[in-house]
Amino acid sequence: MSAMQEVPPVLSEELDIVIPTIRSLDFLEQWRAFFEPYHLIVVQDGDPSRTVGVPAGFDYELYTRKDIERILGPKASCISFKDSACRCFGYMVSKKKYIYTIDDDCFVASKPSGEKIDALQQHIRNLLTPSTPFFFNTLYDPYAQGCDFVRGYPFSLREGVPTAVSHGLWLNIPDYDAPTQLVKPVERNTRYVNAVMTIPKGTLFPMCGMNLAFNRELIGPAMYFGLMGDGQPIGRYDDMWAGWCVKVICDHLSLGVKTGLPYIWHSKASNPFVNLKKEYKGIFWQEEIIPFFQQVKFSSDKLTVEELYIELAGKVKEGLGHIDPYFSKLADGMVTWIESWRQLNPPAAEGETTAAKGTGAGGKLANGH
Ligand SMILES: O=c1ccn([C@@H]2O[C@H](COP(=O)(O)OP(=O)(O)O[C@H]3OC[C@H](O)[C@H](O)[C@H]3O)[C@@H](O)[C@H]2O)c(=O)[nH]1
Ligand SMILES: [Mn+2]
Repeated sequence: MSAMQEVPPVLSEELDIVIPTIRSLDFLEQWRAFFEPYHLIVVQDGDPSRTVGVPAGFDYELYTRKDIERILGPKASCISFKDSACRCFGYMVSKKKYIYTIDDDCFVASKPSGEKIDALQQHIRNLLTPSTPFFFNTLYDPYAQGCDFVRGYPFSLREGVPTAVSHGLWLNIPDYDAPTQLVKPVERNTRYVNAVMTIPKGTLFPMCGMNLAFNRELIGPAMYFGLMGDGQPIGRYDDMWAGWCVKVICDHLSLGVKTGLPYIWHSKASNPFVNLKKEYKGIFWQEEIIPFFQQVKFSSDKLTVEELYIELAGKVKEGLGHIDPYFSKLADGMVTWIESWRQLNPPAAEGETTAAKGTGAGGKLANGH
């Protein structure tokens, strides 16, 4: 899409919306105008016998833990249970080029002008325009309407690189960690920053899965949200882990990661005490994890994301295994994830991995996969 194009295309045949839920999907009513043209992949966490209603009119497929175990068999061990990390199963079963994932407590936000924000449209714009990881444009997104490269920006770099990830932000409840939430229980994010930026090559970032879009064909196999929640010593680091793995692979492949617009309205503050229990090992482990990712170097003969991810799993086992046996388990989970990805996405496969397709009018659940 050229920078000049006003409205990005509706990619209803090329994009799936993945929603993890342990609550309800009532929030979709507010998104209907923006989401109804798209196919939803709902990953129902928690009790598989619970019926989660999908508002009428939405085209969807829904997977419970039982479905995941039926589809993946023993490899289902790599998909987390009782953590939003379960959402990555939706990335695996999708057959589309793009994924947008959103939490069930995220609603339509408004610009300062009062205009409702079509978050999906902005993500599509972000994904269809290039990124600039090698040289920072001080006027932010040069491909945005009414913007360009500033003086001194090398012309040899103005073509940019393909964008793999579009990381959106949140008004109202910010995605703070538990300690910050505890000391700032009433702080709300009211700042609407009208900018999209490419995260520079060589710089890591804390990827939040609440309002996130990515090019599944470019980076899908690296979007594993790890082993979190039930039976694991850590939680709420699912998206962080994925973000660190994705960024080092994007840097190696010269793919771009953008952050900024669009905003969604995050409505629920999860319990900071519960969050602290889930996060606390991550809070000190990450002081070793980050330097590990900062020094990751891939062998030059690895060209596909799947190969790079398997190589990274080996590095995780070697480089982080001393911290806690969990990291060896996580490294194994990373390999199982790729094996599962290959099982559901064989290179020559035609057609779709089908669940029972819901129509939203009381559509069937995914038991006909
Ligand atoms: O066991 C669970 C817990 C939650 N979910 C679903 O995941 C989404 C996020 O849940 P929630 O809104 O309660 O968590 P937050 O603290 O706001 O989320 C942040 O931290 C955790 C994740 O990384 C999340 O993306 C972050 O934004 C929501 O749809 C729940 O229904 C679940 O499936 N299983
Ligand atoms: Mn939330």
